[in-house]
Amino acid sequence: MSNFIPESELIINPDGSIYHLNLKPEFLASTILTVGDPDRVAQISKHFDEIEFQGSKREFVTHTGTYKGKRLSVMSTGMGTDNIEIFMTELDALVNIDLETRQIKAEHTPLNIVRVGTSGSMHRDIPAGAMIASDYAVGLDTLMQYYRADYSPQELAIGHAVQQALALPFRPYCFAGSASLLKRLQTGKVIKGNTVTCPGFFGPQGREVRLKPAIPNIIELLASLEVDGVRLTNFEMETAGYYAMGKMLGHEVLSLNAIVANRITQEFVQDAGAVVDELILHTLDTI
Ligand SMILES: O=P(O)(O)O[C@H]1O[C@H](CO)[C@@H](O)[C@H]1O
Ligand SMILES: O=c1cc[nH]c(=O)[nH]1
Repeated sequence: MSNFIPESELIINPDGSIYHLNLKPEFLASTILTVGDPDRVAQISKHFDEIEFQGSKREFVTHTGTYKGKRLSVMSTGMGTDNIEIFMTELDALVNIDLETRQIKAEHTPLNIVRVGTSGSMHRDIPAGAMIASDYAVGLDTLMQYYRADYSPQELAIGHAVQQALALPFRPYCFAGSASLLKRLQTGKVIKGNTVTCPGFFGPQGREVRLKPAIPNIIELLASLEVDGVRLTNFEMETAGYYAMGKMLGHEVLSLNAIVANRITQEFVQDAGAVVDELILHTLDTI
């Protein structure tokens, strides 16, 4: 019983569902589309042939059904990598832990997880309205100060370069997404990019409203970096958390983002819903 997980460490609700996601294993498909905004779940599932399950708790809304005969789940996560840590751990537990015996299953089940998000571009040549699939993601948050992980030399080099450029007191973590999902989904108008995941929308992305950001030129510093041909392209708030948790837990994860803001030209798309819809249909049809 060495891999028994106690009640306080992995919490199961009285009905047998997992604590925050409020799901039982049978409610989940093995391919999951994820969104930050709970309202975006229905924006995706409205395209389904049928919806077999709907549930929610806090910001975690789940719809499971079929699209053109393929079983899919769509789930919302809310904003930030702290939510992604909970989301990925509980999602993984639903397939890789026997919730009754509280033992890790002998056989590992990998999931396909595709984020369909929104993001801001840090380059003039990536306009509002573009769509990006993230090859690498760099986390400026401190989530990975609390986990041990293996990094490739390229991932370490990118993290190190970002630390130097921003003069940070810690090395930002960097991970690649799923090569197989990238190959499948980075087609048509979707361009390949490398995403910077920030622990906030305003100061950490260099926005000034009433407070002065500590690194006011963060966009220029990051946009001008290039490490072995890798150029950083866009800001958002979850992708690096997904890539880190996905790699550590053994799942295929890809982040797709609709660019709603261009931080150089200071434009915001006229109709963010339409750009997100285009990315949703691309994802449903290519997954
Ligand atoms: O549109 P979503 O998926 O929420 O993603 C982006 O939008 C939110 C900020 O407006 C952050 O969560 C950021 O990552
Ligand atoms: O600029 C942006 C746009 C969407 N989401 C972000 O986190 N930043």
